Amino acid sequence: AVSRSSDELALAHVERKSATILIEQPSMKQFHLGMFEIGRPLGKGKFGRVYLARERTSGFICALKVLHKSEIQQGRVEKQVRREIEIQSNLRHPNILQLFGHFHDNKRVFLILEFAGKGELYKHLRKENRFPEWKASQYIAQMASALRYLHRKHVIHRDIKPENILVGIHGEMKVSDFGWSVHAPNSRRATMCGTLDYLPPEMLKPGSSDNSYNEKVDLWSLGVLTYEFLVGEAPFEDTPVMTQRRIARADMTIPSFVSPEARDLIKRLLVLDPEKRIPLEQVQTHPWIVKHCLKGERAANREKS
Ligand SMILES: CCc1cccc(CC)c1NC(=O)n1cc2c(c1)/C(=N\C(=O)c1ccc(N3CCN(C)CC3)cc1)N=N2
Repeated sequence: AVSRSSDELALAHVERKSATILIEQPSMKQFHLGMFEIGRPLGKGKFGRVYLARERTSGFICALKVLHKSEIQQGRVEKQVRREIEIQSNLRHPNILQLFGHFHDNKRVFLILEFAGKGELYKHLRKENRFPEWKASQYIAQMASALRYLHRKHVIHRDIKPENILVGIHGEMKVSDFGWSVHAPNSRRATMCGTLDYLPPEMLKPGSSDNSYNEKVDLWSLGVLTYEFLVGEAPFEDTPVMTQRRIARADMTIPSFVSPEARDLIKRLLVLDPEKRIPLEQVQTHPWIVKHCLKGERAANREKS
């Protein structure tokens, strides 16, 4: 009972804060469930389900993510949900899934999210096994653009992996699930669950004296993502103990079918010392990225091929 009331208070606090924002920005409205026609379920995660939805008056298509307060409480993820709302609602970038608003009733919290028409990236990756270099390069260029935007706002995503990336109707990357993002610099307190594959070495050693880290953690994850797009599996994939050991040594082998340019970028991102990782500006001008980025006529040719 106590936690529920504190949870109610907490959400009321969020509501009040966003209410003040709403009042300041007359364009933002108070949302409620009756405003939406709910369509087919799009997916479900550990803490929620997402449905296709249409806002009745405007006909605007969106994705409605429903989180049950009881599950949020049990999973002790109120902080993450609040952070997801706070951070994601202030972000505007073509490769970041937009959060348009949120509301709650006595049992559930609702997030009004941008609809990503081509669904979950990891399903495309599993189906195609691995992406051709031109496609992987475009995806990584979009990810670098999204991360540059986040880092300029001192936001660290901390959980970049295929499962947290959606694909827009035009095949573009949409970074989502900011439940683990924080403002830099930061030292992690909440326990992590899920795959270790994407964790940078500096996040593996909580015992180390200075366990604060900065946005360079996303550069490591970008390197792991590049590898997985091209190879079809993560570079340090192994048993949990071995994965940690291999991450700590940056112990990976890059198959010979990976081009020399791609290999060069992966090796410049998967560097143990965070300060020595290639900065995002240099990712965007790296030969492997530039060589595949679409220019007018080449885009047209690719369309024909
Ligand atoms: C609650 C679900 C969840 C839990 C945790 C993390 C995340 C982010 C990835 C999510 N999803 C989330 O927040 N999501 C926010 C979203 C969203 C998910 C989404 N679209 C889809 O999930 C989707 C799935 C399949 C699809 N089709 C598959 C079959 N194809 C032939 C046609 C296209 C088309 C769209 N749009 N905004």
